Amino acid sequence: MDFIRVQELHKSFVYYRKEAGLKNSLKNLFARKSLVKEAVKSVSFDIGPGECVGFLGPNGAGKTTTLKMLSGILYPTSGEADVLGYVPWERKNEFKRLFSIVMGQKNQLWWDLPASESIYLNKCIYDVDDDLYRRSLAELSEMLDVQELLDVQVRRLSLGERMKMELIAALIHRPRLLYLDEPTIGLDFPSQKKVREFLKYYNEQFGATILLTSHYMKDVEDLCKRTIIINEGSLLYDGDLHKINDLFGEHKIIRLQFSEPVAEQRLAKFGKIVTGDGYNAVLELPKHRLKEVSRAVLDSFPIVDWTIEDVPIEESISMLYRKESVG
Ligand SMILES: Nc1ncnc2c1ncn2[C@@H]1O[C@H](COP(=O)(O)OP(=O)(O)OP(=O)(O)O)[C@@H](O)[C@H]1O
Repeated sequence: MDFIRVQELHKSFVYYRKEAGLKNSLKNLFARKSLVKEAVKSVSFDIGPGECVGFLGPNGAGKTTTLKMLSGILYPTSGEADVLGYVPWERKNEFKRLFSIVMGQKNQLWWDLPASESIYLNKCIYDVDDDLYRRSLAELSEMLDVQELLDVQVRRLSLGERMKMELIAALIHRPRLLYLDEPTIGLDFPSQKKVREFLKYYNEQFGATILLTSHYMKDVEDLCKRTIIINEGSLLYDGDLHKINDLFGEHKIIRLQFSEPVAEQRLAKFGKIVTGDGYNAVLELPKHRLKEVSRAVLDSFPIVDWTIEDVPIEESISMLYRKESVG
C-alpha cells in the first residue's frame, strides 16, 4: 500500500496587486485588481513506506506549497491526497501525530526558553509516554551531540545548534513521516554533514518516510535514491537521481591541465568548452567520442594532468529546469 498518494493536486493563490502611495491605496479600496498564481499544477506521485525522496525545483517551483498541502496547512484548489490513510487538510488529530514538518527557514521553538522546554511541550501535545520521551531525548540529543545545550535559551544557540534542537522537537514523538524543507540551509559543512547523518540514521532505524527539499545537492545525493523534480508548479521528473544525466544522452567531462597556454579555438573541435583559461580547460562531449577524443587530446597538447568525470548532477538538473518537459 502506498504511504503517500497524490493525484492531480493543484493550488492557485488569488492575491491583489497594491501599488505604492496614498492615492493608489485609496484607489485600491474601491477597485482592487486580483491576480491568480498557479503555484502547483496537477501534480501526481506515490511514495512508499520508508522511502526517502528528494523534492527538487528552482525557487518558486511550488515545493513548499506542496509540502504545506500534504501536511494539512493549506487546502488545495483541486485534486486529492492520501497520506497514511488520511486526507491531510481534514487535519484529524490522529493524522497530526503521525508526521512532522521541519522548515529550515522557520523557527518552531520558543525563542526565550531553553530548547528542552519546547521539546517537553511537544511531549505533552503528542502525549508521548514518560519512558519513550526519556529514551528518545537521550538518543536524539546524543546522536546530534547537543546534550549539553538542551538547557540553554534558544536565542543563545548558533544556527546549527538550533536546527539540531528543531529536529529533536520534531522527532520526539517518533513520527513515521517527516517533511523536511531545506533543513540544512545556512549551516556550515560539518553541521550539514551531521544533520544528514542523523536523518539517514532516523530513516534507517525507524523506517521513517522522508520527503526532503533542499537546494544543496549533497543532501539529496546522500539521502535520496529517488527524486521528484517540479518547475513552475508542474512535475518534470520522477526517478533515480543519477539517471537524470541519461535524459540528455550520456555525456562525459574531460578536465585538462596544460604546461603552456592552449588557445580555445584549438580545443573547440574536440567538444564543448565548459570553462577554459589557457592553462586549464573543461570539455564536455558525448560518451561515444571519449576514446577518440582522449587519444587526440593527449597527442596534440602539452598535458600535465587530466581526468574524466561524469557531468555534475547540478548541471543536468539545470538543463532539466530549462526544458519544458522530458519525454
Ligand atoms: N500566499 C501566497 N499568495 C500568492 N502567491 C504565493 C503564496 N504562497 C506562495 N506563492 C507563490 O507560489 C509560488 C510557489 O511558491 P513556493 O513557496 O511553493 O515555492 P518553492 O518551490 O518552495 O520555492 P523556494 O525554493 O524559493 O522556497 C511562488 O511563485 C510564490 O510566490
